Amino acid sequence: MIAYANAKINIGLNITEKRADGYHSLESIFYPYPIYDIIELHPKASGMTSLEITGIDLAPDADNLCLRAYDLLAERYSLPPVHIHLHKQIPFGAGLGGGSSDAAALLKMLNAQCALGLSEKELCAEASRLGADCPFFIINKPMYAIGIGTDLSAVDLDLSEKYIVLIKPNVHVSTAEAYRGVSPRPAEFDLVDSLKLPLQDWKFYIKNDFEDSIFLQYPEIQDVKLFLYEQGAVYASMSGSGSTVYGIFDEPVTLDVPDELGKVYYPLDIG
Ligand SMILES: C[C@@](CO)(OP(=O)(O)O)[C@H](O)COP(=O)(O)OP(=O)(O)OC[C@H]1O[C@@H](n2ccc(N)nc2=O)[C@H](O)[C@@H]1O
Ligand SMILES: Nc1ncnc2c1ncn2[C@@H]1O[C@H](COP(=O)(O)OP(=O)(O)O)[C@@H](O)[C@H]1O
Repeated sequence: MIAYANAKINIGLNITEKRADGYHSLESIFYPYPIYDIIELHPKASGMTSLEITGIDLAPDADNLCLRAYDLLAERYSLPPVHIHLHKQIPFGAGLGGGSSDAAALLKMLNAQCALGLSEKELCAEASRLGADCPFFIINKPMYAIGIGTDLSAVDLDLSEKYIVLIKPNVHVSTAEAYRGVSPRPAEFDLVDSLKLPLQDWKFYIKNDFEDSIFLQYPEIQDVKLFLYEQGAVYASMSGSGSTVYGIFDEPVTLDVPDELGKVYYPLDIG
C-alpha cells in the first residue's frame, strides 16, 4: 500500500494562552499544501517492524513518527510486523507538519490494511496522542483549529484559484523552542471573520504570533517574507513555528530565489 502525505500551512496563528500542562491554546487555519512525502507499507510474514528512509536526510530512529504511529496502534490491536519505506520530501523544522502528516498517513494505512474499522473520529483521537497537528491530517481539509490545535471545525476557504509558493530558509526551527519564545495574548481580530476580507487586506488582520520572536532570532526568515512581497505576493506569512514562509499570488509565478534565502517549493499536481 502506498500513500502520499501532504504538507500544511497555517493561515493566521494566534497564541492566546499558556496552559497549566505547558501546552498553549491557539487558533489557526490549517490548510493542506500539495507537496508530499511518499510512504509505502509492506506487511511482513515474520520479523520485526522496520523503517527505511530515503530522500531528505532523516535518521530512521525509534522516535520517527511513522514508527510511533505503528506502536500506538500495536498497543491495542493485533498488527503484523511491517516494513515502512518513507521517501521524505517535506522539509522538517519547517512549520509544514510533515512528521504529523506521515503519522496520520500511517494510522490511515494500518486502519485500511489491517481492517481495524476505526472511524475518522477514532483515528483523530489516536492521532492527537502523537502530536497536536496530527488530527488535522486525518481530515486533511481546510480547518479552523482551536484548543491545542486538535479541536477542528470545517472552514469555508478555497484558495484553489490562487498560487501558493513556499520558501524554506536554511534554518530549522524547533516547535517546542518557538513556543517557549512567544508571549500569549488575546487575538486582536476574529480569524474566521478576517478570512472573508479581500486577500489584499489579510496582511492587516491575519497574523502569525510566532513571527515577532522568530524574526528577532532569525532575521533571514523575515527577509524571505519581504522578498515574497517584493515578488508580488498578495499575502505572505510564516507557517506555524517556521521556518517556512509562504506567499499567495494571484497568478502562477516562477521565482528566482537566491540560494542564501532558501529553497523554493511550488504546488505539485499529482492528479
Ligand atoms: C506550531 C504548530 C502550528 O500548527 O505547527 P508546526 O509549526 O510545528 O508545524 C503546532 O501547534 C505544533 O504542533 P505539533 O508539531 O504537532 O506539536 P506537538 O508535537 O504536539 O508538540 C511539540 C511541542 O510544542 C509545544 N506545543 C505544541 C502545541 C501547542 N498547542 N502548544 C505547545 O506548547 C509543546 O512544548 C510540545 O512539547
Ligand atoms: N516522519 C518524520 N518526518 C519528519 N520529522 C520527524 C518524523 N518523525 C519524527 N520527526 C521529528 O519531528 C520533528 C518535527 O518534524 P515536522 O513535524 O516535520 O516539522 P514541523 O515542526 O516543521 O512541522 C523533526 O525535527 C524530527 O526530529
